Amino acid sequence: MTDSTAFNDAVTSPAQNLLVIAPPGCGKTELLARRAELLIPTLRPHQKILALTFSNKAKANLNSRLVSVLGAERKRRYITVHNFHGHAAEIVRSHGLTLAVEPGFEMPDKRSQADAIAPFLEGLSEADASELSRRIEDDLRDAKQRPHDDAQVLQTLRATGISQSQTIEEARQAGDILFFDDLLRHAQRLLRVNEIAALYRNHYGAILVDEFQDLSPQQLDLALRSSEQSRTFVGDPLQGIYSWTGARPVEVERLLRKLSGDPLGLGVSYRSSPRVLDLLNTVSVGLGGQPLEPDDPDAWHDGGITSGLTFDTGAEEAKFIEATSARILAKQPNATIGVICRSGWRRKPIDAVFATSDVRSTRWDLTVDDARIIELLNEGVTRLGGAPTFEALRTDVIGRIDSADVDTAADVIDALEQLEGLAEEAGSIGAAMAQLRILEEGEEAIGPGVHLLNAHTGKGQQFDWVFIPGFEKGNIPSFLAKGKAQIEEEHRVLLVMLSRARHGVILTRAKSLISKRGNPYGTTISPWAQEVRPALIANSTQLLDHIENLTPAQ
Ligand SMILES: Nc1ncnc2c1ncn2[C@@H]1O[C@H](COP(=O)(O)OP(=O)(O)OP(=O)(O)O)[C@@H](O)[C@H]1O
Repeated sequence: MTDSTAFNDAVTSPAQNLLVIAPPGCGKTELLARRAELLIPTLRPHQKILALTFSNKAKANLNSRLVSVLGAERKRRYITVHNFHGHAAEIVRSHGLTLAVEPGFEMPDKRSQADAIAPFLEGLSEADASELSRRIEDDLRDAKQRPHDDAQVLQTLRATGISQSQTIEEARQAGDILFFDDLLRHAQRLLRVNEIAALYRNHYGAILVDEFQDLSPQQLDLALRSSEQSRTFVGDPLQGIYSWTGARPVEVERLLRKLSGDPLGLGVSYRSSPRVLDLLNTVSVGLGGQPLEPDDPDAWHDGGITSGLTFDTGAEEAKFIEATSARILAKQPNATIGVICRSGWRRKPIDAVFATSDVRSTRWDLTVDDARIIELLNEGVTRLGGAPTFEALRTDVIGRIDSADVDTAADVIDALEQLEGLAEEAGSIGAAMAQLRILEEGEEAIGPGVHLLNAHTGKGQQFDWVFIPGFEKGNIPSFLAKGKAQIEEEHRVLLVMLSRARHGVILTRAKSLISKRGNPYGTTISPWAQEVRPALIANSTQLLDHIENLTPAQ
């Protein structure tokens, strides 16, 4: 069977519960969009399809695929795309009163819980603060992974948590505040009320779930209870890199296999060139995966390219990435280039070079790509006299959003968070607002030019070229990873970064970096250097020759 047959079989499968497991670039997200098209005629009047993703970036990616397959009008009419927190928030807003949760609750953001933890970290060393913070987060998450009410959560914390976790939870309950995990827990409880579950099951005639390996069993439960006519789950356990947020890929896969039977597989990459796949295969086979074949090996100049380069300093590495990006863009003005770093701290010298460069670049941590959200923020700033505090801006803008529109509220909160970081660097909210990039209607989420991002945000995305700087021990794998399971997850992070590339991948490292205190220190190459070395084919001269010979369409 050719793989296009496998792909079409998966798209058209009549299974009520369909599980598709496939490596990167084999068309899993595409499959969801095409399956949506086939499912629309099966919907009863007024039914919609619920498409669930894990993160906001993944939501934007699936949204744009759905628009390209269905057109904007049909997409809007028939599909609701939510991330899990958005979906949970909608359920809690609409039905929370059943459980005595007031519908006017303030939408939690990533900071709500962190702010409650912060006072307990004061005066501790960085290492102790990070360990305590992690312990509290684990306690709170573990106590809220089930459909428990507030009293049961406290009971669990008293039995298993440290005293700080109990105090934080007691204060949260007394103050009627919700954290992210409370949304999921309450939504789960609400969907256990038959009448409420029936409303969702009637409303959603099908459910599509991307990246199932990122789900916790709780999120899976929410998905399953939200729709039952037709359910499609796609994912890749080898791309499971979110265990620190509660994802349980092995358990979720086991539950899905029980529900759906054997999964369908796809084995051809529609994304990457032969050279990129050779490199990817060395890593994925090491992780227990199947080697991938390219769909059209002859479509790529020289079959694509891979390179591994070492620089004396982080500054030289950053300059090289900038200069090489400029050369690529001179040859191929429409090329998309991802500079994907394992961690934010390692990207600093690179961000600094691009901040003053003529090469068009976008920092994803600063990108609010929804014109509507930027407009809401701009209106808020104007209303508040041009120089508001963040708290005032937040209260003003969120207060004006329809309380049922949880996605907009979530997007605004994300945007404000980015704006705050940016304002610290830019000097004021006004200066920060000026740097936010507005995507025009119809503009691709990933436009031509350089994109500066971290590994986890790159999940599910793709670029013509990918640079992976910082191929050093302590960064790849991260120095925070301890023990076998965490190191294995870091190995999967490397696979995710490499597999974002279409045409070429360039791994780089610096022999010396500058510490926070401003002192140079030596680095050691990543322990996975031996594994990837045979598949890194070009030195810097060969790489530059390859770029020189590119034509605009390649
Ligand atoms: N059947 C197909 N025919 C042609 N191109 C396809 C097909 N399926 C997917 N593609 C293209 O291949 C690329 C990768 O597809 P997609 O992002 O859906 O893969 P994926 O399996 O979801 O990858 P990842 O696991 O990395 O998120 C996209 O550019 C997509 O448009």
